[in-house]
Amino acid sequence: MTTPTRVLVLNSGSSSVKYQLLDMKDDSRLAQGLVERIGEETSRLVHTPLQGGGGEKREKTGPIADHAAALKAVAEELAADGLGLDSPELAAIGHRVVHGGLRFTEPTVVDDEVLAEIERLVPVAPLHNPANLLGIRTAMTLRPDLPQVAVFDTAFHTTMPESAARYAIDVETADKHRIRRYGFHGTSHAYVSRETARLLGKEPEEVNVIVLHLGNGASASAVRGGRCVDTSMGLTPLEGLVMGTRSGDIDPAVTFHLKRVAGMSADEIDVLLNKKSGLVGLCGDNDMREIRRRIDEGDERAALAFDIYVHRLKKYIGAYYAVLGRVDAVAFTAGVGENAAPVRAAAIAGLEELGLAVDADLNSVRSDEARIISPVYARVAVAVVPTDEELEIAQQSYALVTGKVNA
Ligand SMILES: Nc1ncnc2c1ncn2[C@@H]1O[C@H](COP(=O)(O)OP(=O)(O)O)[C@@H](O)[C@H]1O
Ligand SMILES: CC(=O)OP(=O)(O)O
Ligand SMILES: [Mg+2]
Repeated sequence: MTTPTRVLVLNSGSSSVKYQLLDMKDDSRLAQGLVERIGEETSRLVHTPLQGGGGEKREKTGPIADHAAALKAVAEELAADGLGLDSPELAAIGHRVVHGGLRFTEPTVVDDEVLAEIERLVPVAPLHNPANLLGIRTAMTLRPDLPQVAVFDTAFHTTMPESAARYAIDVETADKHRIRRYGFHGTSHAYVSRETARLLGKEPEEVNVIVLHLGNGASASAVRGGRCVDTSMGLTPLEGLVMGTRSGDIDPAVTFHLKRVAGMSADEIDVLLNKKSGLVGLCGDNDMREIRRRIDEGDERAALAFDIYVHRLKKYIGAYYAVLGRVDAVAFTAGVGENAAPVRAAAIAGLEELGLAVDADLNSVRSDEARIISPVYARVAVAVVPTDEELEIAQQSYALVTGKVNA
């Protein structure tokens, strides 16, 4: 009998599922894909076979009602490539779970009790944990015999000191309701900070890195010697940087004001700040490509949205520089961080006194490889380091179920 060496990774977002099937013998990808606009009439599944040189990308559109239906559609695509979920070569299914609270500091094999705890955390990750739960439950019905591993976004941040994790509010109230900074995107911050050390030819223990994860959701973290010491997201993924649809930092009194003066309910304010704010609230678009296109056409609202986004980013770079004291690298990652050269240039502009600079030619290079974009004379490296949450989740899941890092 062959030992199973494959891991299916599911990254369920509020309206999408990204997935990858990996073989841990060599960390190779056998297939990957995405289901988006789940719950709408125009759901879309894009599946790319990758084994043996890869095959044609397949695309399907049509209504996919929920995450359970999405996963079943994914299972069919995999089966069509001879990679079905019934394969004896599958060792585990790894799931990204956004909120793990204080309890989950490590990858965890899911059982009923773990499911109940993830469910209890829904109020503090309302966009994410319900989708994660549905993904896990569906995977369990498809392969009840297989370990389902939850890898938590919050886990990497549990090393933060109390001084960074606690809000300055009444201690009893905070403790009773478990109100504190948890931080998210931890799998990405962990992976990228390690890869940045590797890019510098150093061990993670030797370097201090500011990681800027700029996707649709966005967060910054300060990583000292491989351990997170501060991060910009808080109790929920709403705090911190300006995001695609989320406000990031605002005066908390804005919420009382909206309730008392504008007559909005808590749910309405939640939707406003999580879904109708950030870049989309500022200029109607949440995609940085579209915003750059509008700026090139002279659109002032888009230009202001860009400036607000970059201003917040620059503030966090300064703040985490101060928190760390000494910085070896600033690493840009995720959709915006990896692709939007103007964001990187603008966020670093004017920070020469801090030893930070971006070389315009290096910054304009397009590549999937980790690379340094600061000039050789700069004291601090500025880097673009593509994140790979799926590989990290697969490795952690495989290590947990087999006790081995690689097959
Ligand atoms: N070529 C590009 N130039 C500028 N921004 C881009 C580019 N490609 C992707 N993005 C940005 O990346 C975002 C998605 O990032 P991603 O990390 O995939 O997000 P998430 O995982 O949160 O869905 C898009 O909304 C868009 O703003
Ligand atoms: C936690 C979070 O914000 O995740 P995402 O960027 O996938 O929305
Ligand atoms: Mg992401």
